Amino acid sequence: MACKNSLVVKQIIDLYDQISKLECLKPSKNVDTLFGQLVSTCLPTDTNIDVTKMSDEVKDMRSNLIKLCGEAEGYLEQHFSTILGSLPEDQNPLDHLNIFPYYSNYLKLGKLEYDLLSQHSSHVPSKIAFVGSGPMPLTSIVLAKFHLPNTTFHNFDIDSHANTLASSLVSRDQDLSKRMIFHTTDVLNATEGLDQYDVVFLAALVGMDKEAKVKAIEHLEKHMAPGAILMLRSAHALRAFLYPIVDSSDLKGFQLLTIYHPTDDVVNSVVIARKLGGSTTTGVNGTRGCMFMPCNCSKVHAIMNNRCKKMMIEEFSAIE
Ligand SMILES: C[S@@+](CC[C@H](N)C(=O)[O-])C[C@H]1O[C@@H](n2cnc3c(N)ncnc32)[C@H](O)[C@@H]1O
Repeated sequence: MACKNSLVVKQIIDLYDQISKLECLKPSKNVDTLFGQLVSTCLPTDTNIDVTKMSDEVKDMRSNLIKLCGEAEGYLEQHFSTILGSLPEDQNPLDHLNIFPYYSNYLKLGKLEYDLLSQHSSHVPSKIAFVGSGPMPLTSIVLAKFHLPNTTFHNFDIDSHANTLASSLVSRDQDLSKRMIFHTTDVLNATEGLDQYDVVFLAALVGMDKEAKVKAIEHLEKHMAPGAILMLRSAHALRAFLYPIVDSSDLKGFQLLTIYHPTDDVVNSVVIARKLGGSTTTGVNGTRGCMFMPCNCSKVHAIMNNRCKKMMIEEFSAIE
């Protein structure tokens, strides 16, 4: 296994070397090919690779690669959102989302996140905030179109151009033009009103390194309503070369409910937590730490802790 692991890491390093030399990360045949190869190299989950235990050199490469992937993802969304937004007036861009190369991944990710949310929510959320929605706010669109027909989605993005493109994407849709609202702000400056959302999503690309991710989570913990759900995206195994990892220890002030690692072509892992302080969230023995609740999906690692010290780590097998 060690030999196989080192071979695949070498392949990723080779792809990084080629990607880091690219003049521009905007979609092109070469860029698309390299990132396509990178994603397929990182998809396998049958490895015991832990990126946090690699050499400093590989860790540095990973943090640069995550940033390059994020930049390329932004350009890809911008590219296709511009094409869709320039369709003839009688065409609804939302009827042509399948031109986006990763649209089917978002359909699967949206279904997965909806299913996990349903397992942990006692009611249908009336308002959801999506932080880091982008030029192609596909998560909000997929949830609004296929899973939550009566929910309003407030999409936050630091980039005003992303919001301009995203708004024109939904503007011709009778339904979503009324249920998709856009706010241009850095999440760290969003204070007012974050406590009005039943559910807050934090995009994988908000907080591209551990420090920035934790800062965003801490900010949300400060301003979300007690008992509200936080949905995050993480990464597992080789996929952690593409996206930042969210650990349970990053979720102070939250009750960790589920960590789900897909094994198909849905790249992101899904982390769902509930802000402490609501009626059902005092921990065992009254502790107010990051608490684990029984999971009923895939294997997860549960960390029970009393604020700073880990009391135990348990692995829960799936509860059917
Ligand atoms: C490319 S999108 C990916 C999300 C994807 N469209 C979805 O629907 O799941 C990620 C977005 O996060 C935004 N972003 C990054 N840091 C942010 C921050 N601190 N506050 C708000 N938005 C941020 C970027 O501008 C980018 O448009």
